[in-house]
Amino acid sequence: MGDTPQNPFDTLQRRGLMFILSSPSGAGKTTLSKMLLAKDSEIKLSVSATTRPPRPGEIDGVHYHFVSPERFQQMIDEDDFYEWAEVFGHRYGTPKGMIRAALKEGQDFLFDIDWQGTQQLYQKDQQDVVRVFILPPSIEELHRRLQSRATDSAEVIAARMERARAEISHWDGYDYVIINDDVNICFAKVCAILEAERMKRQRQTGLIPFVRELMT
Ligand SMILES: Nc1ncnc2c1ncn2[C@@H]1O[C@H](COP(=O)(O)OP(=O)(O)OP(=O)(O)O)[C@@H](O)[C@H]1O
Ligand SMILES: Nc1nc2c(ncn2[C@@H]2O[C@H](COP(=O)(O)O)[C@@H](O)[C@H]2O)c(=O)[nH]1
Repeated sequence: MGDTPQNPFDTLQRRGLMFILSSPSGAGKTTLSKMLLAKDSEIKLSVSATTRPPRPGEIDGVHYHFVSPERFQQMIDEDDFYEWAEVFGHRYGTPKGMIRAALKEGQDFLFDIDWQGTQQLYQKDQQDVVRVFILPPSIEELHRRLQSRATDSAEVIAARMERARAEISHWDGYDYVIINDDVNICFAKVCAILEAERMKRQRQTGLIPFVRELMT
């Protein structure tokens, strides 16, 4: 697809990170994503397209691109997605348009996507993808959070709880696993991971001119 990652030693411009936050529904990744976007101006949200209807307060183009099932299918047919998956009976996908060029220019992106999307992105780009899985402190607490959020019907909450077990079974497909008990402590851990990943040697060498000069 023309997005083969470059060896950072061969370029002065590192590619952006694809920083993925996944979790069972209700564990808190949207909360953590908002905190991260508010704190760190170096990372942008990858805005997904979805066929799910907006929740109260959700803005088209900000939280999601809300599209019809027909439009979503057209985007699949036109190869517009990095990845897409069906979740809770709706389709969700990461459009290439906004992020492809920006990643190449070194912009970091935050992805709030499920395990299926995480696997697809990782298969395409192992070098730039960082996979973080957020767990609730317990299944009972997950249920309580979904109820207290008050955005979903009892049936939808039951379906999300049912699916949570399957999602948690994919926890070993992630680089980092954090329990979101105290949200501020969890957020500090998310920030620490992001900073550490940015400082990895293979993401830095091309950026430090005097080190590069010494090596040539
Ligand atoms: N550490 C925490 N302690 C208590 N409540 C929390 C914590 N983190 C998040 N919450 C609350 O739990 C609810 C679910 O959080 P959030 O919407 O961020 O979950 P999510 O993982 O993004 O879910 P979904 O996948 O359905 O979008 C929200 O009401 C949020 O305020
Ligand atoms: N594979 C993808 N999963 C996505 C994407 N955007 C969101 N999601 C995941 O869907 C569920 C449900 O989200 P909700 O907003 O309806 O609660 C959640 O796990 C999201 O992470 C995407 O583009 N691709």
